[in-house]
Amino acid sequence: MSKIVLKVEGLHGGYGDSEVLHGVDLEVRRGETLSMLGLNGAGKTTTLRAITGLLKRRTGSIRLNGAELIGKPIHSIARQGIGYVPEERGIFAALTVEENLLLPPAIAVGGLDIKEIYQLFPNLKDRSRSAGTKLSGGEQQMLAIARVLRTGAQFLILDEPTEGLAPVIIDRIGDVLTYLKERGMTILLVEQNFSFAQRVADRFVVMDHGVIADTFLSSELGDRKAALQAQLGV
Ligand SMILES: Nc1ncnc2c1ncn2[C@@H]1O[C@H](COP(=O)(O)OP(=O)(O)OP(=O)(O)O)[C@@H](O)[C@H]1O
Repeated sequence: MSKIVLKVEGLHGGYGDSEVLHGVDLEVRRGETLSMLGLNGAGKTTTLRAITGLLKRRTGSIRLNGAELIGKPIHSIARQGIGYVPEERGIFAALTVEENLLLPPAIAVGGLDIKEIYQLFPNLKDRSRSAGTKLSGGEQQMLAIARVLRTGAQFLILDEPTEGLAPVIIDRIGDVLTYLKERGMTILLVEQNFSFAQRVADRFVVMDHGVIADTFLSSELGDRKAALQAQLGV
């Protein structure tokens, strides 16, 4: 069995007085793509924010390549090789595409250089001098993914990367994730688009009321699809 990159155990956390995560247990193995499903409000984004350190109130254990993250400051977490692409994408509107790409510092060897990034995302090359504000939703999503690939992160965390995008762009993002999987990248994503998730994921977990309620292999999705669609309303 391949090595465990991320192991989350008994993770609790929330905002103010409201407890959102009630003991999340989760693991992601090296080279695996794990997709997280769940109803709106189940705690998926909060789990990703807890892993990346953006959620301040969290207890339990989050080990990345064996090292405990709880209690560590957020900048040291980024340096440990997590590339986080949040739902809101975080593109700097006043900067050009290329400036956005060059902004995050490299944290490890093995990142893509600008030439490789433009080969993977030719439309970003065409738009390299455009301001962040001028980009379509699909271009912003591609830029947000491209930006973390430069850093050398080998573990990507993506929050709903296809949300609100046209089918042709979703296909393109699927091509990119397939390419990254082939390069050995480990990926954790939250995704409600079943056909996209089935294309890229090796395994699924279902989050419900702040815990992981179920886990199954991608090959089992076909048999479970109808029940899950009814459960999740997608
Ligand atoms: N910044 C915040 N302050 C207070 N409560 C929050 C905050 N962000 C999320 N919540 C609450 O935490 C709960 C879980 O939200 P979360 O965003 O993790 O759910 P989700 O499973 O990602 O769903 P969605 O698909 O709607 O994003 C919800 O009840 C939400 O209202």
